[in-house]
Amino acid sequence: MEESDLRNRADRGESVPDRDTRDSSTQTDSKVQGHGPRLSKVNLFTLLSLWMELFPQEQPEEEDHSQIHGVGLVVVQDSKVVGLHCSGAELHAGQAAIIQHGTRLAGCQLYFSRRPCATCLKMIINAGVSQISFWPGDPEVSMLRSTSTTHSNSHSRSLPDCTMEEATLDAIVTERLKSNSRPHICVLLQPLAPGLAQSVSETSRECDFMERVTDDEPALNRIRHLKDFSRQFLVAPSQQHREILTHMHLENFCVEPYFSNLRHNMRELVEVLAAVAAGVPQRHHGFYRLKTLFNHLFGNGSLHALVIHIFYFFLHIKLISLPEDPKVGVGAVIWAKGQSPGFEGTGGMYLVGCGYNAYPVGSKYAEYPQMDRKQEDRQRRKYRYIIHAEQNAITFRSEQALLPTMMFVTKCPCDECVPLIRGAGISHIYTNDQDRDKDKGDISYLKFSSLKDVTKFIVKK
Ligand SMILES: Nc1ccn([C@@H]2O[C@H](COP(=O)(O)OP(=O)(O)OP(=O)(O)O)[C@@H](O)[C@H]2O)c(=O)n1
Repeated sequence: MEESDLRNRADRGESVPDRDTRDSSTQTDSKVQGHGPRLSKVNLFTLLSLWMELFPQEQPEEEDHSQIHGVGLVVVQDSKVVGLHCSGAELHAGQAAIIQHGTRLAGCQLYFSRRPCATCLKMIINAGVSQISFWPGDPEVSMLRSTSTTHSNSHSRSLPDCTMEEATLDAIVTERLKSNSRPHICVLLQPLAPGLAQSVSETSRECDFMERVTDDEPALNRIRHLKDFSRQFLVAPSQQHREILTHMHLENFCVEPYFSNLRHNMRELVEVLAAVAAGVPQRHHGFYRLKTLFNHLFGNGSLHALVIHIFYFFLHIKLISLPEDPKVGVGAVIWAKGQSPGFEGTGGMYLVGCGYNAYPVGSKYAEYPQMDRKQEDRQRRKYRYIIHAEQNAITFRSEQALLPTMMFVTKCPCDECVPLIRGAGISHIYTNDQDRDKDKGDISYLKFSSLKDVTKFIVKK
């Protein structure tokens, strides 16, 4: 592709395959010793948005003949996830984000599982977001006509022609909003590193914690999820997909080889999603079942399973291309109970913060010591440099949440983190007992057992 073409496309706010990928990707070189291929942040956020689209609804909805798809949304600020939303019974994901974040959306990047409808788009543009990216499948106002493409678990049903008119109108309005707005509105899928999907699957099997909570056979599960997710997120007939992309004014993607590349990237990401989902013990669950939320908060199996969904992404945190602990990946997620139960389809629960263990923000690969305690030179050991998952989650949490808040962490909190957890007012903690009560010299796990005033849920090793 000519340089001038690339520039024109970029000026029009459209994704430029390959070049966009190179510019915005921070994918680590997979040849670096000791590291597998990494998932780029763009792809991770896109996957999270698809994941959020599957978030259970507050109540099983009545048969809905509208053409509105449920949408998942991830709000990112300075490379950090600051909000996870999905469409609920009353509000679209974009509207829920406006309600929750308001003007704090200014400067954020939003990742949608579908192109948002005009109503949401105008509000989020108005809030001053810096970038909106969406999955280039069937948009929020569905363009699918055929009864044979009815999506399971989706709000979309076969559409009478009048609703197609609405969809077309919505497409025109969103395109105009897109062209007139300052935020960059685009498709940002990036190719995966070779073998990444496989690596995710293997990692999930090797993980002690997940092996203990899942009874299902991951390989079978994976195929089942792959079928479900493909039905949900991919437009199977290529001709229909071209038509949809054209309606979304993404006609540049309709020409070869971009069309094939796009579909290939989409399929690969759905495969990653299926591989991750294969480790999750149950799929149909959610906050909405927690009628006695305060009494049973975080003691309910369905809630646990739900949080595992989110948490599971952070188990694979080492897939993100940032400098991190060379040996162990730990993820922590903090959820809180909001004031308006059910308002956004997440039963009033919302993401307060998340973090993973990494060298300090801004540090470069291998800038700090990387040895572990089995290596001799103590001065060159990593322990004094790494910010722990809980420390990052607490430091960068989006707001001082009202109690109760729950922390989900993939490794028993160490003695450095226990006082922080208490001080931050975490009321419930879900973790495993890996290394619990151990003193490993450079790092010890002795304080957690005596941590008081925090309800603990511990998966035994
Ligand atoms: N609650 C915790 C516990 C540990 N870590 C991370 O895990 C590392 C320590 O892991 P650990 O398994 O205790 O030590 P290693 O030397 O990495 O492995 P091992 O001694 O088990 O071989 C810390 O540096 C930190 O990166 C964390 O983020 N949060």
